[in-house]
Amino acid sequence: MATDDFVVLWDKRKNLMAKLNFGGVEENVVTREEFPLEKALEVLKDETIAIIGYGVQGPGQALNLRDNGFNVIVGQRYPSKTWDKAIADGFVPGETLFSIEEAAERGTIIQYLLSDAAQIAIWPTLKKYLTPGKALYFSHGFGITYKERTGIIPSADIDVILAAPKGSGTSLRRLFLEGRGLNSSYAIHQDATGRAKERVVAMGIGIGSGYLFETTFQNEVYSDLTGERGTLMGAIQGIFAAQYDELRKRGHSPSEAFNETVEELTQSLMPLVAENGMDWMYANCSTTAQRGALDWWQKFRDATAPVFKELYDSVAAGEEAQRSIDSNSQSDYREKLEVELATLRDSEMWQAGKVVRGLRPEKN
Ligand SMILES: NC(=O)c1ccc[n+]([C@@H]2O[C@H](COP(=O)([O-])OP(=O)(O)OC[C@H]3O[C@@H](n4cnc5c(N)ncnc54)[C@H](O)[C@@H]3O)[C@@H](O)[C@H]2O)c1
Ligand SMILES: CC(C)(O)[C@@H](O)C(=O)O
Ligand SMILES: [Mg+2]
Ligand SMILES: [Mg+2]
Repeated sequence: MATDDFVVLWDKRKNLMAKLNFGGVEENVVTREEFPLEKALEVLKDETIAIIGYGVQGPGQALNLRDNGFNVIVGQRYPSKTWDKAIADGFVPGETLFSIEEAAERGTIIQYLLSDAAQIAIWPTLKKYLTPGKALYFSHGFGITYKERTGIIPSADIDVILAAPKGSGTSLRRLFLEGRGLNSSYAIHQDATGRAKERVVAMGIGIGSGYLFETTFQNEVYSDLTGERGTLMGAIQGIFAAQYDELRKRGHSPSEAFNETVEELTQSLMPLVAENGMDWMYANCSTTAQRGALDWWQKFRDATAPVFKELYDSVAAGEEAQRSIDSNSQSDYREKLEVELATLRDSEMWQAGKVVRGLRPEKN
């Protein structure tokens, strides 16, 4: 065993938390070894976990917690599609499915999983039920960090905690069902009871996290907003579109342009990166590809670096938060969203993608 590994194991036994070395920087990480599910169940055995909102994160977290043996109820608007979804998932009106108000009253840990904009609208209602000793749980640092804009300012006599899965609620559930897990970050904003740490870690394990990375509410929201606008969602679509359009202008067919821009990345190369890193993926491509990639990656970094700076500045100034609040709180938000998504879906690139996806050998 390497000396570094030994330090990690020793630390784990002493601290119930591992200090792991990430490329030269040490960070605290909770693992299921130090904090197994049985311990999480023991910590939360007298708690009623009320999940407010049953959109994307709500079902993922509610179902994982329920399957893991926790006492879970759901609070949701009625009538609504997501009320019906909760029933289809086995929650029973009057027993485990309630109005938002009733669930908030019954819960001792309130998981605030409405959309970030809806959290602002419902806050005046919810706060009445946050009596001393309860815990208010978020999966995003948004409401608390941008409190001047959201008005979400909890009273000092409750715990305020965060466990934020690093991925979609859909993946959280899928990976749980596959017996795997999704990592989350966790943070404590207020520890009124002295139990905030054990409560948040137990919740993180309960929702199906594999590992829990320590953070703050502010760092969680700044990095999350940057990531989803950047390489995870916004930048990736931008760079796909730029390369696809150039290939098409130069006379390549849609299938060829799509294959060389998206399909090969998602089907062949990213799984290799996920497995063993970028250098390993490069090492498993031709020497010709290696030379080209090693020559060009810095140019792309330098071209996009100013955009990432602009993006982070906008996040830190609260401009991104304000833009989401303003657009997501409009009553026709879903209709406008559908128009924008349809523009992407109907673009030649993603129409070509639909056909290419249908031709994957396993579809046969
Ligand atoms: N979507 C994800 O996978 C994901 C991932 C990590 C963190 N988060 C965070 O988790 C939280 C929940 O996000 P989500 O994407 O699951 O939310 P969502 O947009 O899917 O909405 C959740 C629920 O809010 C309800 N809702 C919307 N407007 C309402 C209103 N005015 N009054 C009452 N209820 C209303 C909807 O009925 C729905 O059940 C957010 O803080 C988000 O940033 C989400
Ligand atoms: C799944 C994401 C993008 O990681 C999350 O941050 C979200 O807001 O949905
Ligand atoms: Mg996000
Ligand atoms: Mg995220």
